[in-house]
Amino acid sequence: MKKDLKKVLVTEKEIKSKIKEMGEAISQDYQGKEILVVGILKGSVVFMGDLVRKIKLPLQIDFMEVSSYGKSTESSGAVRILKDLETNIEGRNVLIVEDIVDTGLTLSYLVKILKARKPASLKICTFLNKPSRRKVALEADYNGYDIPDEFVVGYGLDFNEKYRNIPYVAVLKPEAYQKD
Ligand SMILES: O=P(O)(O)OC[C@H]1O[C@H](OP(=O)(O)OP(=O)(O)O)[C@H](O)[C@@H]1O
Ligand code: HPA
Ligand SMILES: [Mg+2]
Repeated sequence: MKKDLKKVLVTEKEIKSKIKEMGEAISQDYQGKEILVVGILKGSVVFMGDLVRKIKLPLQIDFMEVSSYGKSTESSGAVRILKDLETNIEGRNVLIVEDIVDTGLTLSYLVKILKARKPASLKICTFLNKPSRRKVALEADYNGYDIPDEFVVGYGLDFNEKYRNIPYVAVLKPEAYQKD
């Protein structure tokens, strides 16, 4: 394990079996339908790449980018759209894919914006969830793992743009973000 990391929370093996399970649940629930998978950049890309290959449905992908954390481990609370969708989602079955729901501020903002565009359905799929940190009520329809209130990195998740390529999820040592 890298020196900046305190402990591993979700191993590569656990990730693999969870993604298979989540892909199967989604394929089952949307049987006979087509979906638009919307990844929220950048954290979701690793999870989304693995997940779409386990979904046995006709699907398209698109991305949005919003940002609230920047260089901090605390949400600024102000969510900004940095990149919008290229797809018109009216009448589409939209599945938002996130790496983590923490305070819930990012997703509650996104859900509000996307609902106004009148999709046929709108669901949320997240790999990680920190229920103890919620500032707004928000529950994902598909949820990989509930984790404690610790800042995690890896499997797409960053601190200050680093650690996204670690193939497992780990807790960052506080020294690592205090020095940055
Ligand atoms: O529930 P919340 O408290 O809003 O936190 C969750 C959001 O924060 C992170 O994104 P970030 O702004 O760090 O962008 P990134 O995906 O590019 O790292 C993460 O990827 C989620 O999108
Ligand atoms: O624990 C986290 N790690 C990385 N990015 C995040 N964005 C919200 N919570 C986290
Ligand atoms: Mg981030």
